[in-house]
Amino acid sequence: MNLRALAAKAIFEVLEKGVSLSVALPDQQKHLASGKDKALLAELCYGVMRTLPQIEKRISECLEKPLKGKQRIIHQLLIIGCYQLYFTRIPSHAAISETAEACRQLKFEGMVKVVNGVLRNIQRQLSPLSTESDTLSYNTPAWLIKRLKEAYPEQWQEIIQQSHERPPMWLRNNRLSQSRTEYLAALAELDIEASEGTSADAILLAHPKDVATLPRFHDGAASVQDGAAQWAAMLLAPQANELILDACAAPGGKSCHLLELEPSIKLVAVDFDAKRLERVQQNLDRLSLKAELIHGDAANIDSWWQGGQFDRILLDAPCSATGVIRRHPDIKWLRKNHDIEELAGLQQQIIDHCWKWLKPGGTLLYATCSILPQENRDQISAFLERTADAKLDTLPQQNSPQDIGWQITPGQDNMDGFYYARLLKATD
Ligand SMILES: C[S@@+](CC[C@H](N)C(=O)[O-])C[C@H]1O[C@@H](n2cnc3c(N)ncnc32)[C@H](O)[C@@H]1O
Repeated sequence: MNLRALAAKAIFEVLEKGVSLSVALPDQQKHLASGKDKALLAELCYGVMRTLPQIEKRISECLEKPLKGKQRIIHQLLIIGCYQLYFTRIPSHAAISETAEACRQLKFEGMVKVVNGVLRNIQRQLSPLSTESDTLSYNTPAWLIKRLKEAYPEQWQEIIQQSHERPPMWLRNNRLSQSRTEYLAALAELDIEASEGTSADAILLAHPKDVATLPRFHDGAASVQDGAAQWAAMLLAPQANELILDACAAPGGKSCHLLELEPSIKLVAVDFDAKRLERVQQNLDRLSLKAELIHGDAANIDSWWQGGQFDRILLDAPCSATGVIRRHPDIKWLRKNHDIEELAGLQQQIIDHCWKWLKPGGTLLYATCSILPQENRDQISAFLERTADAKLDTLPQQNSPQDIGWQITPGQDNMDGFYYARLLKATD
């Protein structure tokens, strides 16, 4: 199967059907045998997502009229072709001939001439890509730029630049298996360069690695988890024998970390998405951990829980994921401006309901991988205003003691963008 044809199909799924790249890409990768080809397919798809507006603009300049209807797949193929010419070291003759061959494989024989013509035209000039608007300069949708400018008047350009970087790979040492120092030594023995992150189990790899090459990974010695996400379990700080709810648990990274920190807890891990919940079980199995998994709605705990209130609740809320664009650049094109208010409404419903299920004296940690105040600081300030028995616990990590919660921006200490607010419930 032609790799460019597979890339066009994956991009088509994302841009025309709204499927996330983390689903669309593996669907196409399975048609390739070699790891090298799979990596090239990923590089083309991720690269296109990072640079889309400029590439689309360049293509539109070369086409007499836009490709519509069934021909949209050829539009995606041209995107792949153009990306190769501008952003990869693939020799241009190979990029063009492979892309034309993909056009044949996609059964658009009649369009091969157009594909060849457009790509040759682009290759002859390779004129600088347009920067005539903010969207083109920053390869980011206008609505998101506007929101970032408002929230980070000094820092928005740096945030966008960081969101285009290739993210580092982080590991979470499994402290039940060995100490972090021991795992770092095991990595060093294999010449895998790594360093300690700021939270207690975090390890930052100097270069991403296939997990199969990491010491005893499949036996559960470590997990892949960004440094920012590893703060969740640390900040919730589970204590022996407590009853803990992970209200939005899938795929289970934070659930597993909670159990590694305090194996005596009774952990109830809930998610709305049954398919994603299966991944929580797989992660628990690899690490030989146990939790009660429930397919349910965190905004309607009464419908699936007959037990008592929880000592601690982790609410890793559904969010815009604007803090993790460097890992999932398709988010820029899948999310829409109006999603932010809708998500904020959903987060409000979930936090209010979870609060009722927290014991007096209990702790709720609210977390998102968003960098937008509507989902973070503003959400928590409104919650505190309407909730008499809630108090914000200042975190030592906060940028300033006056801040409402801890906002991590993308790239800060090499971490993803994330937000944490720790809330304490008054005792009766
Ligand atoms: C940010 S992800 C959670 C990541 C997870 N905590 C981890 O560390 O692996 C948010 C999750 O919330 C789930 N979700 C969305 N709405 C929900 C609801 N009303 N009740 C429970 N889970 C929900 C989504 O299916 C998604 O898996």
